[in-house]
Amino acid sequence: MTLRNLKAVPAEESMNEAGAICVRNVLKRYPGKHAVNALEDVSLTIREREFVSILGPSGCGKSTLLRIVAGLVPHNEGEVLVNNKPVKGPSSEIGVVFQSSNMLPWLTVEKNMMLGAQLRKLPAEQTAAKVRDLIKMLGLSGFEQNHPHQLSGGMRQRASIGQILALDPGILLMDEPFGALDALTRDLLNVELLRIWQERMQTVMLITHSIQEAVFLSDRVLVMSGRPGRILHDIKIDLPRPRLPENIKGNPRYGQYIAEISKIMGVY
Ligand SMILES: Nc1ncnc2c1ncn2[C@@H]1O[C@H](COP(=O)(O)OP(=O)(O)OP(=O)(O)O)[C@@H](O)[C@H]1O
Repeated sequence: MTLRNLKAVPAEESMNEAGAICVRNVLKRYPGKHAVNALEDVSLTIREREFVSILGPSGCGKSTLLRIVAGLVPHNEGEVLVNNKPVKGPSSEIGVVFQSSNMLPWLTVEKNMMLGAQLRKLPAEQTAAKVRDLIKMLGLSGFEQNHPHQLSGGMRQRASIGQILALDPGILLMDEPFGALDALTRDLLNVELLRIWQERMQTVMLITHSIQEAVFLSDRVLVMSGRPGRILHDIKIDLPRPRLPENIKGNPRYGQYIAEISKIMGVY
């Protein structure tokens, strides 16, 4: 296979079908003395159950884009649809995981994971059973009664993901969820994230700075330009699933995708 076969296609080509997330011609301007256009003419579609990562230089508007899709930040022009409905604010269909943990320090892991469902007045017994399963699935058994400061960074991030998964969102938006972790923990959590995704098959939009992480995890990788951010490349990652480090990292295509994306982004 040559690099030309890697199917880096212009972003607009993926726009012809409905998706779980549809962003069309979005412009975002932050007003004020130092007004900036963070995003200009951004369009993308993420299909149901697809895992899509977004890469781009620092300050190109990746977090802004994620917050717009999450309904946390308004956009100025264009259209943002989630499950074919315009985004008007945060929604229970979407879960958001940020780089730093969302957990309340005075609550235990278990109580933190129950909290969102309690606030939404979901049935307590059902939530408790779900949280028990998630604790097991996320390797947190034995730490249910610990407080966040009694966990390692990786465990805190796993528990934060658990908090969101306890609400069963169909769409998961993740903004550098493993950015603050060491490389080894990050690799382990990538494998766990894939396992969870393969079991639950949510639609995922992941913002990351790591080309390796994006290629390992994703069905597609979108590459943004510098600010004002636009989607410049839409690269289909044609690697077999289920993906495990031992059957992916030695695959020559994995290395080729990384080389191709590094070249596009001007990092070698
Ligand atoms: N609340 C805000 N008010 C004003 N400007 C903002 C605000 N948030 C972001 N910006 C600006 O918008 C641009 C895009 O920021 P954003 O955080 O979305 O980029 P990013 O690609 O996520 O950056 P990084 O990779 O460094 O985290 C930057 O120039 C930033 O300074």
